[in-house]
Formats: sequence, structure tokens, C-alpha cells
Amino acid sequence: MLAVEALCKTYHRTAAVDHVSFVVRHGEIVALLGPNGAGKTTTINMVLGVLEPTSGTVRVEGIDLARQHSRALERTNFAAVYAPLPGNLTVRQNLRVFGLIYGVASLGRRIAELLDEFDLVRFADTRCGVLSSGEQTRVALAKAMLNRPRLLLLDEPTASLDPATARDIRARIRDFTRRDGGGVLWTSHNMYEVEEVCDRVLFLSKGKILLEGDPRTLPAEHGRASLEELFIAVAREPLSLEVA
Ligand SMILES: Nc1ncnc2c1ncn2[C@@H]1O[C@H](COP(=O)(O)OP(=O)(O)OP(=O)(O)O)[C@@H](O)[C@H]1O
Repeated sequence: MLAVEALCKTYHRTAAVDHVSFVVRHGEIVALLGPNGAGKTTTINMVLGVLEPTSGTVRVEGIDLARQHSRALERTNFAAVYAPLPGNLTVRQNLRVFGLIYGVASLGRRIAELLDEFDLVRFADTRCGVLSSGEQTRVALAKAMLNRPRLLLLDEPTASLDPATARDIRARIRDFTRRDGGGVLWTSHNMYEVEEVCDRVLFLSKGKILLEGDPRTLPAEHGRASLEELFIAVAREPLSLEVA
């Protein structure tokens, strides 16, 4: 689904992302973890084509993003808490605007399906700006599904949601991979959530991938009791893990 190879982004002399390589397979949810400043958002922005890599390649279903930008991006979409939809537009208007931008066929029907699927019918004519965080997240996910993406990039999709709403959102994303065979690259600072929902984790530290594996077995493999402890170790003493 996604193949990232030797991806680098350098600002002046700082390597924000330093030779990062990984894949996301069909039907797989992969978490990109790491402390603040590790390079997660920079990586996601390069996969989304909004930031040009200093070097390295990004392929979406085999299509090279640098050479066939539009074809690669047709298969991709994105949701993040820091990129809210225009608050002065209603839910339906937002879906329409983004649907037109993406060139979605039979847009009226697609919007009706998504309003139904994301339990948004009663908010269709409500301005997004007055919705709760959970409702806005559902709208952001509906928007991300408009073009029937194969690859979904989610930057902290459940941040600021209550546990019940967060569980509902996780189930919807899990559905996308199980039912549609889509692939998801997910960032989160909630290790409980990552253990529950992700098939694989990648730990980034200072722009490099330090560890990779199953979130349920990786902590024990590195002598840590939980994913959270492993996360703290990566953040505090990355060199000790590199040697381990
Ligand atoms: N435009 C830029 N110019 C200079 N440095 C940058 C720029 N963008 C990012 N960086 C630096 O690159 C590094 C990685 O940043 P990035 O935002 O990718 O981290 P992150 O892992 O997403 O962090 P967080 O969890 O805090 O969102 C940081 O040290 C950041 O200061």
C-alpha cells in the first residue's frame, strides 16, 4: 500500500527525518510513534506530498509520488486534529467542497452514504464550528473517506475525545482496513490505544526509526513491561535501545 524508502528531510543542518524506510500493507494499521519533535508530522507531510523530501522515495500502491503526484494522491487521504474543517460551513457543505476538490463521482450519493455511515445525518445542516470534538472528528473522517482512499493518514485522530467516542472512532477505522482492505498510518501519544488498534508500531527518535514490531510483544522483547515504558525509554535513552 505504502512504501517509504530512505526518506530524508533536512532543515539547514538539522535532519528532521533521516533515512526513514517502512511499509504499510493492505489491511494493516501501522503506528508512527515517537516523542515530540521525533519527525512524525514531517514524515506524514512528505507522504501526503505537501512537503518535498530532501531525498528518498514514497510509493503509494507502487506509484511514485514524485513522478505521478496526482495518481498517487488520488489513493490517499488524511485527517488531523490540527487541521479542522472550515467552521462556518455546514457538514454537508464541507463534504461537498472537498468532494468537488477531489473530483468525486456521484457526489450527492457519496455524501448521503457518509452522513449515514458516520452517524452525521442529524448534523448535516449544522455549521462544523459548533460541533463537539467527537462530532468534528467524525466529520473529518467522513471527509477523509470521500475519495474512497486506499491509504489513510491519521495524525492523532482521537486526541481530545472521551473514551467512548475514541473507541467508536477506532472501530470505524478498523472497519476501513478489515472491510475495504485499506492501509492506515496512525500517530498517537496514547499507548493503550496503539496496543488495542495497531498491527505494527514504528518508533521514531531524532528522525530515525529505532524499533519496529508488534505493539503487544515489542515491550517484552526489549525488557520493558508495557508499550508506555518502552516509549519512555525510546524518548530518554534511545542509544541503549539501539544497542539492545
Ligand atoms: N519548517 C521547519 N524548519 C525547521 N525545523 C523544522 C521545520 N519543521 C519541523 N522542524 C523540526 O523537525 C523536527 C521534527 O518535527 P516534527 O513536527 O516532524 O515532529 P513530531 O514528531 O511530529 O513532533 P510532535 O509530536 O511534537 O508533533 C523538530 O525538531 C522540528 O523542530
